[in-house]
Amino acid sequence: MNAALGTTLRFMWRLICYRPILYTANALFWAGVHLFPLLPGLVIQQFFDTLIGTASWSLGASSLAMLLMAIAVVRIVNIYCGAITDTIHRFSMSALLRRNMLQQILRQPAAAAIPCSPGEALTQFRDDADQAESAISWTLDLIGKVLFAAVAIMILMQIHVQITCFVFLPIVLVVSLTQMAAKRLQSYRTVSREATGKVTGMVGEMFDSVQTIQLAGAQERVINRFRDLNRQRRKAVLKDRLFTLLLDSVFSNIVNVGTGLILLLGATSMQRSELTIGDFALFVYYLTFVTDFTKFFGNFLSVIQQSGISFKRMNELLQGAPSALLTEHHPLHLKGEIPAAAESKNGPDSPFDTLTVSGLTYRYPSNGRGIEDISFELRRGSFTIITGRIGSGKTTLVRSVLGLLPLQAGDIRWNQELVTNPDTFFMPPVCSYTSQVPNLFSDTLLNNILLGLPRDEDRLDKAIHTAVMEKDLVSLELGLETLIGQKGVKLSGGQIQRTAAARMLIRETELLVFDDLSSALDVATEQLLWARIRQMPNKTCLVISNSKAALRQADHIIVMKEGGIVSQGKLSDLLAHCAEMRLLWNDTN
Ligand SMILES: Nc1ncnc2c1ncn2[C@@H]1O[C@H](COP(=O)(O)OP(=O)(O)OP(=O)(O)O)[C@@H](O)[C@H]1O
Repeated sequence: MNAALGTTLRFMWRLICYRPILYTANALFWAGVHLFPLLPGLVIQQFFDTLIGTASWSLGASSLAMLLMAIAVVRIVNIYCGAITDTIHRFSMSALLRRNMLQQILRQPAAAAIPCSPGEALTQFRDDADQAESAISWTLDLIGKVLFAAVAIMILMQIHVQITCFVFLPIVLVVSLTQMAAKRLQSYRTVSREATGKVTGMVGEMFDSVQTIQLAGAQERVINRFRDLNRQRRKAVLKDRLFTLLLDSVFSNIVNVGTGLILLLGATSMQRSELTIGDFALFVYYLTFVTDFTKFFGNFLSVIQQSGISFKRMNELLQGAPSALLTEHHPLHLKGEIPAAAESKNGPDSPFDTLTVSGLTYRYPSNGRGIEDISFELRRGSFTIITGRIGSGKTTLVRSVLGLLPLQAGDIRWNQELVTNPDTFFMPPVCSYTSQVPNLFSDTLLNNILLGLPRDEDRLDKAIHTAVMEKDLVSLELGLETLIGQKGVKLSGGQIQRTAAARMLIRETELLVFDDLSSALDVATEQLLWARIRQMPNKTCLVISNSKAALRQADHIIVMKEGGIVSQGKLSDLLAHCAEMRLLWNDTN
């Protein structure tokens, strides 16, 4: 067994162990579903033997119909129960995988939460988890089909060993070989799809560039190229079609070939009374199922292979955490009340006094850019601005302090105490933060501000007033109940930023961190906003901004350039001594 297959089977085993009783019940039901077809074969055998008077127990036409009906009813009930257990079982397994992936993502620093695009991550959540549950579900069918094939072969062997061996062995062999050849079909199909894609792509390009082709007098060359691509496509598609039809004809005719073989081999046995008509009927009846099993087995192997790829992809979302986390067993709370979320105990014991950042470094793994050796201190009630040119590292600095990017070097101290988990520490009630592009949701303005907090009129009014939103509420048709559309499309840029500010302010945190909050505000509104924020008692602000309205409010300014601090201090001192500050001041409004 190769290592990849071993890993896939281990993953599958851990998933199976997650709901062992459900899996066993499911296995029993599906074994029943697959074994039931043995009975109609035996009943039909008796019926034919009754007709020629060789039956061990006699079976008339009406008894036959009733027996077959009874078997069908029991099988339907069996399938119904199997479908219920299978659905619950499948859902539990994929839900566990999704839960574990989500937990791991939430444990990552927010700005580096997923290593791929959101679209790819969604595919891993949806398709890869589905693929994994399918693989487990297929193991149940495998058990049932193996049992059927084993029992059927045993019954047939007891009737006639030679016919069983001479008919079933070659058929199983042919179907297995055909199944293996189907792998080659996949490569033919890929080549044919690529060739077709190239042709349609070229048609599109030609239509887009008719004028250019004419102007360049390139008609001849373009048509030759088009013919060339079509020739390649014709060859690839022909191979694909021929091979597909060949395999289809093997699969669809194999049962007929088998029946013919049984007839040929059975004729002399029947003459010698070694084989009855009923036995012949039984052979033909079981033939389809055994052939079907062989085909199923080939498909099962490719499902396992695909599941291996899915597990690997889901593992990538764990970003280096032990792969066992993916299948770690946890309750899913699918029934009854959902338990309340545990209160996060991230609040410090003593009131805020200082935040000290020393030697903070973060380099983006993709390009080595970022910030290097940053140190500064925030005092309670101060208003500190980080300023600098585009790309100087302001956002990276703030994100590193707040734990949205992983700490690579340096330390962060709150009241001189080391903050070991900044990502969970810098949350309300300690800190609130608005990124450069605030995230608003397609809901009412009110719900976007509260974002889960209980409504408290006093706090709400204060937050709206400080965020300078009182006039907007009058102008919006439904005030706070206005639906703001996806990402707040129905609001202006300034309204989006002030909604995000109100959302922060209502949380009444010790520390407020704004990343370029005022970029869409007019000067008067911005001045009012900073003035109102400054009037809030004992609030400490860390603000990324280049605007004069903000800089004028600052007690302390940190000037950044190329990922480092070039100078820090009061505005008047910086304007006197720091060339970079003067440059920024002269460049901004
Ligand atoms: N996700 C990222 N991956 C790789 N490099 C990045 C990433 N984000 C930023 N950078 C690089 O890191 C450096 C600092 O970027 P950062 O966004 O912190 O600067 P900034 O001063 O906040 O810029 P702006 O004023 O445009 O917001 C830049 O060189 C930028 O190109």
